[in-house]
Amino acid sequence: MDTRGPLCVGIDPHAALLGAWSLPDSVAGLERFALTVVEALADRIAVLKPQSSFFERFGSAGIAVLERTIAEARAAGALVILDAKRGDIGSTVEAYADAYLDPSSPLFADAVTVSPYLGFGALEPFLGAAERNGCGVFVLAFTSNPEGASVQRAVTPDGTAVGAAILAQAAERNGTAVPMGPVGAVIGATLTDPIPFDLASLNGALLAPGLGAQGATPQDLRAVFGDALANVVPSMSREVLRHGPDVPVLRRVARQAVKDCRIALGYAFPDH
Ligand SMILES: O=C(O)c1cc(=O)[nH]c(=O)n1[C@@H]1O[C@H](COP(=O)(O)O)[C@@H](O)[C@H]1O
Repeated sequence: MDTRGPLCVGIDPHAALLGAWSLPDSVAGLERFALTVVEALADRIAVLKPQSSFFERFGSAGIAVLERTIAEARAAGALVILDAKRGDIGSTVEAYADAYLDPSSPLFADAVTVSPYLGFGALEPFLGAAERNGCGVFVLAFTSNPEGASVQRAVTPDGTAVGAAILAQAAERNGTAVPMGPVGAVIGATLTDPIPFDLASLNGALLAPGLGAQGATPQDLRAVFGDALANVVPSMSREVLRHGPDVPVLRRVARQAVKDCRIALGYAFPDH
């Protein structure tokens, strides 16, 4: 983000977007879509985030496209967050960690999104693998969707919101690691109620989805993240993707989004 600017673009090949790009809703269409985004953005945008579901829809052939998408994006210099939102009992999480955070895996990514709602402790194999392999995990804390609050803002017996308790455990795990620990969190940019946790104390990256199609704007980031702005990774998918399939247009739109986020987050360095 220091060199490319603060932006994550999601690779979300919705069936409707394939149609809008005049592509068939097929493996061939999926591949063309994902690789076009990679061609347009992977050499210039800091982070790309393929959403696993849209690849899984096509079974093993779709997973093969996901493997290629991740590998080509990483080869072009982007960091890749695989958005898979995985979580399970610890022994199963171990296999998920092998799938996404072991450098020898065909689905190896720089980071993965994980769900802590089987208990933060059950995520341990992800956290260990991230530490060993220089990767990250993004733990769902306060998500961008309105339904999330009924679980994430529910209060534990000691009066803490569930999402805040998750963040406290993530912060403890990150400790004083420099420049920050491997445990990031997902905090929706759409949120209007205050986050009941000091986000700067996480000492981890803060993935902020919800910009664009879900209604949030870069200008909203300051109100949501307060003094943790330096750790925010603003994320948008449809807001950029809907401008495809023309590569120069995708580049122009993403470049403008980087600029908007840079201003909103108070980045000091000049535009490039
Ligand atoms: O983990 C995520 O990335 C995520 C968490 C969250 O709280 N909200 C959220 O929208 N996302 C993902 O971010 C993307 C948002 O897409 P757009 O609404 O098109 O920008 C989707 O792939 C979602 O699955």
